[in-house]
Amino acid sequence: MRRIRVDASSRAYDVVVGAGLLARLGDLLRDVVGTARCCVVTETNVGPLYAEAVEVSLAAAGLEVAPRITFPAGEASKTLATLATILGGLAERELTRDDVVIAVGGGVTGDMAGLAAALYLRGIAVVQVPTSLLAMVDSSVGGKTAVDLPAGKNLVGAFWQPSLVVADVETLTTVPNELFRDSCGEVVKHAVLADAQMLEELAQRPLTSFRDARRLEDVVARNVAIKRNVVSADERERGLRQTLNLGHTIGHAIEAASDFSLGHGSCVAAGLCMMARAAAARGWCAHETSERVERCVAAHGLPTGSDLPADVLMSFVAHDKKRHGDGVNVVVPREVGSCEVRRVSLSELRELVELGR
Ligand SMILES: NC(=O)c1ccc[n+]([C@@H]2O[C@H](COP(=O)([O-])OP(=O)(O)OC[C@H]3O[C@@H](n4cnc5c(N)ncnc54)[C@H](O)[C@@H]3O)[C@@H](O)[C@H]2O)c1
Ligand SMILES: O=C(O)C(=O)C[C@@H](O)[C@H](O)[C@H](O)COP(=O)(O)O
Ligand SMILES: [Zn+2]
Repeated sequence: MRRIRVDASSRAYDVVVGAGLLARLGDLLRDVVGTARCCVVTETNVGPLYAEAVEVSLAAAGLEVAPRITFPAGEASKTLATLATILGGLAERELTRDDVVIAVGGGVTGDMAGLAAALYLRGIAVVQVPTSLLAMVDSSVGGKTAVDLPAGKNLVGAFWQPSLVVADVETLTTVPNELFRDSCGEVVKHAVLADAQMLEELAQRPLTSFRDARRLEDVVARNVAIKRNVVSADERERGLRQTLNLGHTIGHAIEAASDFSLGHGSCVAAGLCMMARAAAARGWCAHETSERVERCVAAHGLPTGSDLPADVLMSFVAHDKKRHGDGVNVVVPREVGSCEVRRVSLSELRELVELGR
């Protein structure tokens, strides 16, 4: 079991990574929240698999468990309407400011339950129990919570740090191959941002082909440490944290333009390759850098680009949260393991999209 301390400016908390942790969740949580009442928020795929184990563990540790809240699985549920249902559920259960939301699921659950916790009674504690690889390496850490609007991804949200994150890698055994592959997009992103050695290891032994528990524990811990280093230095995305958006300016546009039929990690992978190729074409990084990125993405069977017309992508890019007037901050690789933020105009970004094809 590994414990990684995140020291965000609004809250410090542990991310605990290991195998068989669901059974220990109650004890881990009691140390953090005392005698709070807990309410599991989950979705229709993950709930039947893991919610009961979580609740049994909480009850065994002497914590009171409220009836769980379950919403339909998938990105299509990441809406204001589902958020309202979750908030109504918390009120119906009479949760108080001393109580805790337990988010059990992938990134969609974590983002929505986290936002509900941020809003309900102006903020109650949330514990993240991520069950997808993407949620373990990325979304459960750092406190970004959100729902989508028809205009684009994550357009309504809040920064709301969890009180604890418990990533039990044994839950990954039930993740279908295609969903596991999708999650790898964010792992490759972290490698390009901060760990050149990990990128080479991933390219040679893709996670999609070598998925044993010990390796997954190691990969999750390394990724959490990368993200921790960034969000501890810049919780509110004033500067350094923008680099975690590598691949997302184009990736989010692909995701929204394809009506969420492609997973988030796959869209990030495509956006990452497109931005790396464009950066190489501009001379901001070596061609060898973009080739190494693309090789690793392709080794995982993830898309290395998108055929969507530049006009369509640009209509969604307008909603990027890194936009300032006519400019957008884009994240580009300098070399593998090091990226930078560059302010470009919207018309220059359109050129980058074309160059990245
Ligand atoms: N807040 C952040 O910092 C952050 C970071 C990255 C991504 N995100 C968001 O996360 C979302 C993507 O996360 P995701 O890929 O986990 O999506 P998800 O929550 O929809 O999970 C993907 C699929 O896997 C299933 N699943 C999850 N765990 C499972 C398990 N253990 N066994 C079987 N099936 C399981 C889910 O039911 C779903 O069908 C996007 O909405 C994205 O915007 C947020
Ligand atoms: O934690 C961050 O910061 C990230 O940007 C991580 C991303 O992988 C994640 O998809 C995030 O939700 C995107 O944020 P957004 O602010 O662009 O919606
Ligand atoms: Zn992402």
